[in-house]
Amino acid sequence: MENSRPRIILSTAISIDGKIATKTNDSKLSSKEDIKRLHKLRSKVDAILVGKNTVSRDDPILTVRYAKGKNPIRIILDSQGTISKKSKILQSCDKIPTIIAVSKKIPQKNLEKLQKFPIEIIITGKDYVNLKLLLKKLSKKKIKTILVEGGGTVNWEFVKHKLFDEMIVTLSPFLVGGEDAISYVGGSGFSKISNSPNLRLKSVKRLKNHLVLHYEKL
Ligand SMILES: NC(=O)C1=CN([C@@H]2O[C@H](COP(=O)(O)OP(=O)(O)OC[C@H]3O[C@@H](n4cnc5c(N)ncnc54)[C@H](O)[C@@H]3O)[C@@H](O)[C@H]2O)C=CC1
Ligand SMILES: Nc1nc(O)c(N)c(N[C@@H]2O[C@H](COP(=O)(O)O)[C@@H](O)[C@H]2O)n1
Repeated sequence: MENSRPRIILSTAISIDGKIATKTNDSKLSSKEDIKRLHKLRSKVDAILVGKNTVSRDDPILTVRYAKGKNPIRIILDSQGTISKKSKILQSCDKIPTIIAVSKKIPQKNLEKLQKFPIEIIITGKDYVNLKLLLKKLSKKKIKTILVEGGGTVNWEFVKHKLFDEMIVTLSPFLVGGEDAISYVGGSGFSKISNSPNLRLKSVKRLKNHLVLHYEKL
């Protein structure tokens, strides 16, 4: 398995209480210095992957802007193909290679909408994108490293299946609170701590009031 999938790095900024966005979806947790660090990292990977909700809530473009280097391929997990035509991702897909991963359950009209854009559509999974199969397909396309930039549901899928190698968490000096605010890792969660992947803390970097924690999965 290890060689048949790309190297996966999970990367997120979290508040001290483990949230990645407020209940109204404000996710601006990183400082300028941390964003620069993130963009340098983006320039070194083959692809960036995010979930559909992150696209609909943040409208990201997922490019390298605050560092030198190439833009990675963008990969969006969007089982039903509901990404907006007006999203920055689709509006810029003629310039930046983009893959939308959908499931077999995608409604025909959504598939036809996507087919009008110069993107690659990868279909895996019955109702939900099958991550293991998707990663196999991406590996065959010579994608060797993927930076997973959230959100919480996507993070859970990678954590649950232990499909990652490194994890970079920026601990930002904020308290968000709220039952409805999105946590770093969502989904149904593990019942026991012993089910968690084992992580080794490789480094801690201080960027003024932010701490960048770099873990590797054992
Ligand atoms: N602070 C930070 O660094 C970041 C914060 N965010 C925040 O996270 C929030 C979005 O997180 P979530 O609502 O949890 O959604 P998400 O961004 O994780 O997207 C989840 C959706 O992706 C689709 N999907 C398809 N196949 C999937 C699969 N195999 N595994 C997982 N998802 C799959 C599904 O439609 C699912 O509902 C936003 O508010 C955003 O601002 C997102 C990224 C980074
Ligand atoms: N590392 C990090 N820190 C934050 O504070 C964030 N809000 C995010 N979000 C991720 O970056 C995407 C935005 O990227 P662009 O500026 O549009 O290139 C956002 O959608 C999240 O995936 N990350």
